[in-house]
Amino acid sequence: MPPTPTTPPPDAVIPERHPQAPAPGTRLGSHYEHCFGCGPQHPGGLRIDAVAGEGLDVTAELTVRDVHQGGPGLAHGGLLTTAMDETLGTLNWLLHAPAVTGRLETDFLSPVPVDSVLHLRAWITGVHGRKIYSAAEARIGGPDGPVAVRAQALFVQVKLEHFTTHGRPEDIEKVLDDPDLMKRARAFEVNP
Ligand SMILES: CCCCC/C=C\C/C=C\C/C=C\C/C=C\CCCC(=O)SCCNC(=O)CCNC(=O)[C@H](O)C(C)(C)COP(=O)(O)OP(=O)(O)OC[C@H]1O[C@@H](n2cnc3c(N)ncnc32)[C@H](O)[C@@H]1OP(=O)(O)O
Repeated sequence: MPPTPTTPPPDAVIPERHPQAPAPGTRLGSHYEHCFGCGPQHPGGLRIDAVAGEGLDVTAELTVRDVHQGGPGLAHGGLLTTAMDETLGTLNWLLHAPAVTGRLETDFLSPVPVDSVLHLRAWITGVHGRKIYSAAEARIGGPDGPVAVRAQALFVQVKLEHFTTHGRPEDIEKVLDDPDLMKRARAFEVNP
């Protein structure tokens, strides 16, 4: 595949896992309870709960449901892209670096029927300054099943002020008033 903006440059590095990264096998949980991708309070969200891998990688599972349809009985492509985005985003926990998606490229290799269990995996492919390069795949039929969706991403590291500056004020205030959530958010910046 030709290089794209999500291909790490030759001088990108593969960093160490952050010393305080969650141990391999740890469920990473949600970064924000109302997040469409992972929030447990979101009524129609995907509730992705990724598991930290041994290295700079994570795994997750998602069952495609009726409400995810695009074509009849088939998953919507945007929904699949969201699942990739969310899984890639959880790699933030392994670097302790809050980062947002700058670019996300998705290849849809085969249709995904409703009721399929997606076996998602994401891994870091390089870091260059604030730019975090990563890739992901979704397999169906099992963790070693055929790849149905593939993605490459460029996340850009941001300070927590990115959220406080740009988010709707009433939602930011609720987060700032929640000591548990702030502890979790700040954990990124304690030992950068
Ligand atoms: C206190 C409240 C806290 C509450 C939150 C709690 C916790 C949060 C913590 C962590 C989150 C954890 C997990 C998240 C998990 C999943 C969520 C899914 C992820 C998302 O769904 S997130 C939403 C969608 N996302 C956006 O909403 C981003 C909108 N956007 C921007 O906010 C800016 O656009 C930004 C910040 C991306 C860059 O802006 P910027 O001004 O900081 O930096 P700049 O523009 O200089 O880019 C720096 C270098 O990246 C290159 N670059 C940038 N964009 C590129 C592109 N598209 N293609 C190719 N290269 C690109 C430049 O070319 C330059 O490269 P170079 O350094 O080589 O020049």
